[in-house]
Order: sequence, then C-alpha cells, then structure tokens
Amino acid sequence: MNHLTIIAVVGASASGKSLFAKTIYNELIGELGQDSMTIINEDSYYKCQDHLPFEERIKTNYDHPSAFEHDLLKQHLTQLSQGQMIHVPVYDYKRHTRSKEEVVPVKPARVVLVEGIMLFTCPELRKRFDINIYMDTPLDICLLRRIKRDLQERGRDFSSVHDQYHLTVRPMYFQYIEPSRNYADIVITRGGRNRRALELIKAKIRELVKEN
Ligand SMILES: Nc1ncnc2c1ncn2[C@@H]1O[C@H](COP(=O)(O)OP(=O)(O)O)[C@@H](O)[C@H]1O
Ligand SMILES: Nc1ccn([C@@H]2O[C@H](COP(=O)(O)O)[C@@H](O)[C@H]2O)c(=O)n1
Repeated sequence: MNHLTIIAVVGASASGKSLFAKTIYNELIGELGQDSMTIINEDSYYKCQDHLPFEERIKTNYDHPSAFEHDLLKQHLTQLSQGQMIHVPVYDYKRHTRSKEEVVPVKPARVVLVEGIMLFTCPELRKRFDINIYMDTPLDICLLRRIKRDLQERGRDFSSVHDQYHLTVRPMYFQYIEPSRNYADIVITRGGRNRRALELIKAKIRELVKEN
C-alpha cells in the first residue's frame, strides 16, 4: 500500500466536523471503493473512566487535552500506516466512559479522515497529519447545535449542558481550540454543509486514491 494520507478536521464542539467528514465519506465511498478511506473520531479516544464512580466522571474536564488517550490514537495511526487493522474503542457519552465489550474494527485505507476538538494541541499528532482543516463556525451557532444534540443524543438535561458550557467548554475553546486554528492549512466557514469546501476536499481525495 502507498503512503497513508491523514486529513485532520478540528473545530469547536458542534462546529460540523463529523458532518463534514461523514458527508465526504458517504459521497465518495461508492465511487472509490471500501478500501479508499476511513473516518476516526478523536472522541473514541476519551479515557476509560470505569475506575471512577459516575458522580466523579461528571466532574472531568472533557475539553482538555488530558481527557484523551492520544498515545493510543498515535499508535493506531502508526498501525494503519503499516497496513494493519485497528480496534477503535466505543465511547459512551451517557456513562462518560468506554464500552466494556464493544470495539470497532477499522481496516487500513489510502486516506484517513480524523476529526476532533484537541487534535492540533498534540505536537506528535500534528506531525502525522498531511492536511489540516479547521471548521470556523461561530460559537453561538455551535452552542445552539450542542444544546439540541446533547439533549437529544447524549442523555443530558439543560442545566448540565448550561453548567458544563460555562465551566469548561467555553473557556477551553478559547484556551486550546481557537488558537489551534493557526495550524490549519484550510479554514472552512459555514460548517459541514459548505458545498465548495466539500467538493475541494473530495477532489483532493480522488486524486490521492487514483494515484495508487
Ligand atoms: N450546517 C449545518 N446545518 C444544520 N445543522 C448542522 C450543520 N452542521 C452540523 N449540524 C448539526 O449540528 C450537530 C453537531 O454537528 P457535528 O457535525 O456532529 O459537530 P462536531 O462533530 O463538530 O461536534 C449535529 O446534530 C449536526 O447534524
Ligand atoms: N463524557 C463526555 C465526553 C465529551 N463531552 C463533550 O464532547 C465534546 C467533544 O465532542 P464533539 O463531538 O462535540 O466535538 C467536548 O466539547 C466535551 O465537552 C461530554 O460532554 N461528555
């Protein structure tokens, strides 16, 4: 297999990173084939917290680089670049820890899209990325989307979303995520449905896969 190309997508929580990556994947996979590309979500690498009671888990700062097991993500990227299969943990936002039984097998591919809030804070991860994308979505839009998503999909109530936002999500965004925009090669405005941006990245991926 030729050199693995890693495209990293970073931005605030609910800025549209997942939507952007999934749209590219869904629109290309039929055309380029199952082995052409894969998506890895940094959230899958949130640390296991089985050793902590639930009351302690809810106090964790999930918007800090130390909340992630970046070493495992690095190891997995190395394995993929060596043509090996990996087993990605499954994260449970309702229990604030990893699933005990479940892992997702991921096969090596020509292009890996990796998306997450803290990817650019880790120098060793940055060295692995070939193309750095930053989703520059206004924070008020992200907040509205986050409230809706966390209530509907992540088992939260309004009061917990409100308190977490003030305590960690917003301050950590200004401390870690916004400054990491400087590492971006491409800054995307208007979120995960920016059609021209999607087409540009799709064209690049087509070129990379067809080089093979
Ligand atoms: N451009 C958009 N218009 C409307 N809803 C959007 C848009 N982008 C994202 N969303 C919705 O907002 C929520 C968060 O988006 P997501 O892509 O999961 O963000 P992230 O991965 O950055 O946390 C999801 O429910 C998604 O469907
Ligand atoms: N137990 C957890 C773990 C993470 N979060 C929040 O998830 C956000 C990152 O994921 P996105 O899909 O939104 O990029 C991050 O801002 C954490 O606050 C959580 O609430 N609980």
